[in-house]
Amino acid sequence: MSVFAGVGGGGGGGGDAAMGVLRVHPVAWMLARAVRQHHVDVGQVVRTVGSSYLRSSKWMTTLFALGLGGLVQVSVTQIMQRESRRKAEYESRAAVSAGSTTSSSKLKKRAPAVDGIFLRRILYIFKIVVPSWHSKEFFMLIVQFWFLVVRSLISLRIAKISGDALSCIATRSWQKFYEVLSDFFVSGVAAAITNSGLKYLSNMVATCFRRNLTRHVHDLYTLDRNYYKAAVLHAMQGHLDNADQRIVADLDDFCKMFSDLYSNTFKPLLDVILCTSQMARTIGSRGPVTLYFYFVLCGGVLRAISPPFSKYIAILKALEGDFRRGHSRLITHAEEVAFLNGSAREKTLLNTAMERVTAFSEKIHLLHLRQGLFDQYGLKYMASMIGFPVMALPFLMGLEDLTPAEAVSKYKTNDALIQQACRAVGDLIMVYKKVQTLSGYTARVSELLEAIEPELQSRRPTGLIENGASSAFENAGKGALVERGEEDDVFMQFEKVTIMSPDGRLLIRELNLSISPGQNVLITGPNGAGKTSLFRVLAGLWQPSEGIVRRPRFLNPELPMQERSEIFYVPQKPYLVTGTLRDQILYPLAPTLDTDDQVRECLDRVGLTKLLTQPEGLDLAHLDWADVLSGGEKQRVGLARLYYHRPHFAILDEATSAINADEEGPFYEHLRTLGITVFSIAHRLELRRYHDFELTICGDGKGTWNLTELPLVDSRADSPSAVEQSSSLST
Ligand SMILES: Nc1ncnc2c1ncn2[C@@H]1O[C@H](COP(=O)(O)OP(=O)(O)OP(=O)(O)O)[C@@H](O)[C@H]1O
Repeated sequence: MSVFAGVGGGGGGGGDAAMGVLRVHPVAWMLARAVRQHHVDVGQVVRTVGSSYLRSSKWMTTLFALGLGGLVQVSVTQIMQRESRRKAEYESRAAVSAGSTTSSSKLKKRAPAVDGIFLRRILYIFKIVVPSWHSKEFFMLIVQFWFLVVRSLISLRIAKISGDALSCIATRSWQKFYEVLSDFFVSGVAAAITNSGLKYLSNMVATCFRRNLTRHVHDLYTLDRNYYKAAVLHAMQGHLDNADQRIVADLDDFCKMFSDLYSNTFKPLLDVILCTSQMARTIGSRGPVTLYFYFVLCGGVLRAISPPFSKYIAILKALEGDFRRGHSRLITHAEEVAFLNGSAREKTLLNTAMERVTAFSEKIHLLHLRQGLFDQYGLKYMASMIGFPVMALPFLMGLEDLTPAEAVSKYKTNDALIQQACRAVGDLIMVYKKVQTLSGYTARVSELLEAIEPELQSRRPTGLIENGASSAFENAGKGALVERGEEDDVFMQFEKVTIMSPDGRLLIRELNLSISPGQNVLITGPNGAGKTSLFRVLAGLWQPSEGIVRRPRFLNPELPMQERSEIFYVPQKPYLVTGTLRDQILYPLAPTLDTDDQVRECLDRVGLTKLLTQPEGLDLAHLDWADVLSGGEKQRVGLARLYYHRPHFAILDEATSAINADEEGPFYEHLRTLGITVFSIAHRLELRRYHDFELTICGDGKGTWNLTELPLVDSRADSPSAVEQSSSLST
């Protein structure tokens, strides 16, 4: 049926795989439009024609016709709804063109499939979720396997009891009747225990897998600030979108599917083997083999016509990630949105993201419907039709030595066995569908691992990136970042350092700068010139394109306090962690009560003693401190944190921009008293008086910069004295 058309995705229309859902086959579209224009109720037409045509037929056939009419009605309604969705999609495209949502819509990614890459990825993940053969997880898998065997044996037993029941009726034996009754009772208890045990084990395996996998991801995600690289750089380059969705939801889905697949593969496999061997004893093996040959043939055909569900699952998960991110953004920026009265716009954006998810889900449901028709007919009803002669012929043509009661009993037992075997083979063939779904989840999880695990980055499937500039950035890092040794004279040094933005723009070219303790440097320049980018390079978040950066040791919370901090970063909007007031000052160190006096002193120094007036004191806690502190107060918390950590070197990125100008002086003076050398970005030129050098980044697209020595404190309010170095001089 043409309503299923347009499933390709990826090609045309901006390479938007997710858009594929909104493309409808032209013939279907014309039909739908004609139907709508003439107000024809297609469902009614089919129902009327069907019921009058089938008036004399049996009630089941009539019901079938009515159901078909309903289905056609649903499909046509869906085509209608697509027009309005398409409009909404166009609207949202404008909104997301800034790159805020679906990276899947911007980038052409290799579609996940059940292939070699899938196998390699699943093996890799298996080693993470089952760390060793003596692990708890391995033990659980073994116990689960044992339960599966028991369940198959119970099924065989129940098939035999069904035959015995028929035999006891045929022979009118009361003794057999009681035996069958007690057999049913015992088998029922065993089946109930086994089934519940299996369910429990399956859930436990999924949960343990999730714990192992999530821990592994957390280890890597937080290692070497990978969360930044993954979220900012890889997301931009299309390697990774919505890391939160992948870690919180996709990992869980993957583990559930993985565990489910394990039990759903072994159980039918065992059933087939056991049922076939039992049947062979009575009716020989030719019949079952013929039936299985049919299943293999049917499975091949079904596989060939099956839509690429793995790809669709991956797209659906990406869309769900975008939807979730829309809500997270609204929570994070609730106040700004409320001030701007942006509710209507936000609603449109959220509804659009939701529409994408639901429209795509509908498409998948329709594809499942189509596939289900073939699966059901081929694997269930057609198989039963073939199964009947397979079962009946041996009884019709031979087995004369059996009494009628024995023949009936054996027929019944074998009938139950063959039905179970057919169901099992059908389930095995349907496993392919689940494997396809698992492949979609595996792709989501593996992309996350490949983005954060260096060992896997080389294994990332090629052909993922369309954005040449981004990949150029990734490969452009020919420069080096070196940690200063104890014996080095130079405190911090940039040697012919060139910095490019991730989208390939030249920000700073061949910067030469050496800074010694006590020499404060002010960085100025227009917006977007690359001032913060210089710090990103210094912190190791970005790699320099060329040159060498020598820097002091960055904060390492693992080290003892006196060795820990040589360099500390204070941004314009300090990050506030969930927890107590004490936690804000100690961050990123773990909370301790030992230094409370020091913490109070730091708060006092930045004028935040008012926060201590609450009875809880330093234990005062808020879920989100960002919601309860003003902009200036947040900056004061950042400065108090700096005073507490007392590094040798501080990077202040407009760290005092929201604080009164007359209070900035004492802050800077206190930093000098503490022996903290400052490297600051500021737009307020009055701050020159607290610095020894001014580095101006021109932001002219050629990477030009100037370094100026500033006059002594008394005269520093005036303009700079002389240009000492510049990029033009240095080249
Ligand atoms: N993650 C990123 N991906 C792509 N481009 C980025 C990224 N981060 C920064 N840029 C770009 O790099 C350029 C320099 O940014 P940077 O933050 O260093 O500017 P800045 O000089 O600190 O500006 P401002 O004074 O406005 O804070 C900008 O044009 C910005 O758009």
